[in-house]
Amino acid sequence: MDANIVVMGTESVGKSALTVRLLTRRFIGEYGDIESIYSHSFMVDGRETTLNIWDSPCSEDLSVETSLFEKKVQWADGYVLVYSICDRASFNSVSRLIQTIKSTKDYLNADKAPIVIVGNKRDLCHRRTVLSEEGRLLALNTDCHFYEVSAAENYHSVLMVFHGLVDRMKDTKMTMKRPLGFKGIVKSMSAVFARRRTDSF
Ligand SMILES: Nc1nc2c(ncn2[C@@H]2O[C@H](COP(=O)(O)OP(=O)(O)OP(=O)(O)O)[C@@H](O)[C@H]2O)c(=O)[nH]1
Repeated sequence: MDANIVVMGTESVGKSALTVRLLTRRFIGEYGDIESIYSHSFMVDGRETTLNIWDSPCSEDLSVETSLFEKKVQWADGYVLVYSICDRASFNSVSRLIQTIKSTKDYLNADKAPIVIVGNKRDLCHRRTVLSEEGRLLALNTDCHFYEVSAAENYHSVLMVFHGLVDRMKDTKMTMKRPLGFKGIVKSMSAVFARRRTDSF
């Protein structure tokens, strides 16, 4: 199986930390904000599964990024939406993001794709501002899955997030429909960055 996963969430919630943890089993602390697509293969139930993971920096400014957002939605077979348990605004943002993804999917008439909500930074529970129950309730109300993890402390819980998503993608019988190839995505990303550079003059 080959599947595309987009990781989204506001700034500094740990999107790169989660992705890098999955890919390398390590937590390196600082990650920069480079937009990247990674490929990662592993065995699930005796079958090789390749995940293409798009780690994208915060992009709530949909007025500027609408077309890139739509491309992500078309490309994705599944979503990992991350917030920090110490940052309520990031949780609210995930809630809005779910609605935006769902309405964009409807508008584009795209196939259903599972969403996993991840409350990260569980190790910082003394600074917690979002209760586990709130995450669980949001997932229940929006037909998503929910996990709380610490990318800093634990590889296994991060692995469970991505395994859970793969299981759900199998359940919804996602096919390998892919309107944009890898090259198309890289091209569209370059177009956005080129436009940003031009805008700054
Ligand atoms: N304590 C703790 N810190 C974490 C955890 N995950 C990430 N961090 C820290 O949070 C900060 C942001 O992590 P990133 O992975 O860069 O976050 P991001 O969401 O990719 O950030 P942007 O790319 O800027 O949107 C870094 O200083 C990480 O070390 C975690 O589970 N626990």
